[in-house]
Amino acid sequence: MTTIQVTTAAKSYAVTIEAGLLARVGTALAQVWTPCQVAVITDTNVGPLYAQQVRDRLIAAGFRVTVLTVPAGESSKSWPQVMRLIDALSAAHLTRSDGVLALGGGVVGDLAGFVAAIYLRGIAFAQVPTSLLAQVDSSVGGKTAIDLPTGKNLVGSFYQPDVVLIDPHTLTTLPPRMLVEGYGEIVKCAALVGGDFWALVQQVTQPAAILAQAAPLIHQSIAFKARVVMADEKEGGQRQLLNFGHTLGHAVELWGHGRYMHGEAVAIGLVQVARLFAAQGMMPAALADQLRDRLTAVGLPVALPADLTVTALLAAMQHDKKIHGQALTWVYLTAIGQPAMHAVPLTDLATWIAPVTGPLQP
Ligand SMILES: NC(=O)c1ccc[n+]([C@@H]2O[C@H](COP(=O)([O-])OP(=O)(O)OC[C@H]3O[C@@H](n4cnc5c(N)ncnc54)[C@H](O)[C@@H]3O)[C@@H](O)[C@H]2O)c1
Ligand SMILES: O=C(O)C(=O)C[C@@H](O)[C@H](O)[C@H](O)COP(=O)(O)O
Ligand SMILES: [Zn+2]
Repeated sequence: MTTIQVTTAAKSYAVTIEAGLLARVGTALAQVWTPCQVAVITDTNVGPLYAQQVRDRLIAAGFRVTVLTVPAGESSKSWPQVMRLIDALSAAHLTRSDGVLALGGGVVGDLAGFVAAIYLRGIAFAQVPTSLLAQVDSSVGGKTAIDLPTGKNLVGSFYQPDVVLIDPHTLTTLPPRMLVEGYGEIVKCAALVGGDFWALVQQVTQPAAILAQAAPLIHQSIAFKARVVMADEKEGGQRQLLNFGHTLGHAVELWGHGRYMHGEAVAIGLVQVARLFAAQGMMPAALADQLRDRLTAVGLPVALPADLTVTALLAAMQHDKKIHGQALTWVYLTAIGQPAMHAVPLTDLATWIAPVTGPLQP
């Protein structure tokens, strides 16, 4: 069992990583919440696997429980699901003494966190992430959001959880594609950090190694993310580094309408941004190859889809939250473990990305 403490201006909370933790989720939650009503928000894949166990353990620890289920998938990060959940919380008479527990992947965590943030102007929130991506990234740091047709995560809040309970055993039921996509965010973190973390991902030469190394990979990723979030909770500066690979990645994910999972789109974004900066002479070309090798070793995609057009890509980038004034800030590396940022005027964007979009249709 390991615990990482995250302290921000808003809150100080523990992230506990422990195999089998789900079996004592009730007593673990009772250490931070007094007995109350808990709305467990889950999805149609995770609910049938884990909701009953979580419900029983919470009831045994003195909580009253309502389970609310949303359809699995990115399309649930939407206004209709927010409204449905808010109505359900109200119908169940949740008060400001009660709480929301997210049981699922990043979709459930982002959605449930947003609902917890706005219901009654904010009620208690706990994260029990069950996908690799959620265990290494989305459950920590307080970004909650839903999507708009114009862009990913365009409506949301910074709303830190009271506790994050990570049970790596839940990864044993995760379909292989979902395990691999979560690894995209791990490579992002390891490339930003370098050192022992980068050495660890170099040992992952096939998908099976992700599960075998899950505990240290989760620990390294969360320890890094916690440091960044504690230094810059609201993304005024260095938190933008966590968006490495996301400018192109979010655009590809949005354009694909479900074709790519988040971590897959990030993998494409990481390699393509590296190629972009290498073409500008700002990043060694070998770094792009190193990222490509780490990602393709587990079968992640790294190429821009051939049917993506330059016009569509540019359109999908227009709502990136790293646009300040008339410029878009890109994250890149000068070496493994040496991240940097570079602002490009929006008027120059089409020319700027031409080195990687050249083969695409206009
Ligand atoms: N808030 C943040 O800081 C942050 C960080 C990274 C990503 N995100 C967001 O997270 C989302 C992606 O999260 P994700 O990749 O976890 O997707 P997801 O939540 O859709 O989960 C992936 C799939 O795995 C299933 N699943 C989850 N856990 C399972 C388990 N233990 N066993 C069987 N099936 C399981 C889900 O039902 C789903 O079908 C995106 O919306 C992305 O924007 C947010
Ligand atoms: O926590 C962060 O900060 C991140 O940027 C982590 C990202 O991996 C994650 O995809 C996040 O949701 C992106 O946020 P956004 O602000 O670019 O929508
Ligand atoms: Zn991400």
